[in-house]
Amino acid sequence: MEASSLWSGVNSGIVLSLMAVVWTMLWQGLQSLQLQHFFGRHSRHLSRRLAAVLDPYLTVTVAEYDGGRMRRSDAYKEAQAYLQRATREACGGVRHLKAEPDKDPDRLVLSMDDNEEVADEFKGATVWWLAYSAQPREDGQSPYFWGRASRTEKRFYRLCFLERDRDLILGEYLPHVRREGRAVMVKNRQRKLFTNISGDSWDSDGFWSGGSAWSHVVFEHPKTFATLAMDPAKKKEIMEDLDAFRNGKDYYARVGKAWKRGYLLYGPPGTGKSTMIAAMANYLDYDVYDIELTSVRTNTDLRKLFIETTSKSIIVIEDIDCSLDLTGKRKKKKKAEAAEESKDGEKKDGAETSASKEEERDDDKSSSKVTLSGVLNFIDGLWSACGGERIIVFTTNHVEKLDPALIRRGRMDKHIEMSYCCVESFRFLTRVYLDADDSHPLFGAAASLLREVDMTPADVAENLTPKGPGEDADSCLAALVEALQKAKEKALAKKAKEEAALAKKKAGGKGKEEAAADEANDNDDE
Ligand SMILES: Nc1ncnc2c1ncn2[C@@H]1O[C@H](COP(=O)(O)OP(=O)(O)OP(=O)(O)O)[C@@H](O)[C@H]1O
Ligand SMILES: [Mg+2]
Repeated sequence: MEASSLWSGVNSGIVLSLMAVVWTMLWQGLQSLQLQHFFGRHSRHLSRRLAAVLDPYLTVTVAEYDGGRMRRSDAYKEAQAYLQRATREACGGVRHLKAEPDKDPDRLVLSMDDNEEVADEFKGATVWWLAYSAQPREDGQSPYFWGRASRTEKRFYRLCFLERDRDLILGEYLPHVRREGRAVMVKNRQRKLFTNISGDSWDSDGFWSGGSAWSHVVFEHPKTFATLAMDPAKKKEIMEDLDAFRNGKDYYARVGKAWKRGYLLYGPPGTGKSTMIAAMANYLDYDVYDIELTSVRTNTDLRKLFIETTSKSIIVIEDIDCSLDLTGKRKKKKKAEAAEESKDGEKKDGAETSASKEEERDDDKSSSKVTLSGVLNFIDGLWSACGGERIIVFTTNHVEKLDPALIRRGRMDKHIEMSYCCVESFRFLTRVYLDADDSHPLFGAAASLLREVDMTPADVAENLTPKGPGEDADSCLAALVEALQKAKEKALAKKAKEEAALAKKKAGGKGKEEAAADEANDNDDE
């Protein structure tokens, strides 16, 4: 009995040793097959599941998109930012990481890849975060968004914790995650310049192909109000207006207005409209969303773009008169006129018929494009109130071409004329570009010429820019005076030509009148 128990003891010892050897070999083999990660992760899942048998755990899932995928959820972004830190601290445990460029050009921001899990501690409780994504369904029953199917992966974070920690996690930990996440986002924030010309949001089959409708680069424009030449009083007024907007959250809520403001910047090319937008963005520390309207397919897509913008941003549509087909009304009018004519019994010839077909085709084409009413709703419709703290800027060289509805107050609240270089702006540019002032002997000559001739700040700035090592304030101001003199001569020659043409026209008209009077006299004589 003793011997058999001894033997059984020896045997079980041998079996255990053999199992250990086999396990070690298997483990090393798995390691060499790079499967350790798989087992490592699953053993973690396993241990958590085992723990759950003793004390069940709960889960909270944070989806990347809420509200029917209209907008990335703030909670997801905050959790993502929070987990960047947790991932960095637990880097040894997380084997698959995603890297994005950091503010610091030598560093990368690391976050965990899909199906990775990271543990976090909070007031003695342990929680686990799992990142995962779900593939769209293959049966074509993908969820619909704005009437179109979605093919993109859906991304999630799942938080697991033990039931006994429920109150702590829901009541304290989750708010802590959101707060910390926001702080990380502010710390890592880089201002961005977004564009809608990514073309990868809707694929050729009309499927939502994923990602944002916007793509971006880091916004690094050097222009500030300190280097923008314009009438100082006007500049001050604009800066005060921006301050009032930025600090106006309570005011907008009190009067029941959406927290947004429209600016219309108009004036000839080179007068600083785009420069002003950069200065505004730098002053307010806002992101810029630059909409290329001609790349937006429908009003619905325009709305989607708006919804995906974040607060503290400037939404820009440059050269609005060129991007938008404001001729729709005129075409309709033409068609109505044509219909009227045909009612009157006027027979259309073949050419006219084909012309009207062409118009119809044009109208069909324009029906798939953004319309004026789409833009009006975009700026001032119900959706425009989503979010808040947004500035919308339109620029144009031809303010007179714009539909009054587009630029009425409430849509474009502040109209700013960017005009030719005045003496004040010239004084400013001379100081900034040449570190010179009114006392320079050529300043007076250039200033008096600027009172007579229209020259854009862009042209003045170009003349004041030293082009080589030998150039200084004297040579630059001399070049400017010469350019202004040439511009003056050109303007005088043009004026003389126009006057001559007008005089000729008048003379021609007078000749005709005289001939008509003579003819009448002749008739009377008869
Ligand atoms: N008021 C200004 N102060 C300082 N620089 C200016 C000013 N206006 C124009 N510039 C300079 O001229 C260049 C052209 O200006 P900008 O692109 O802002 O003109 P714009 O009004 O937007 O022209 P466009 O109507 O053709 O788009 C810029 O590089 C800028 O540095
Ligand atoms: Mg411009």
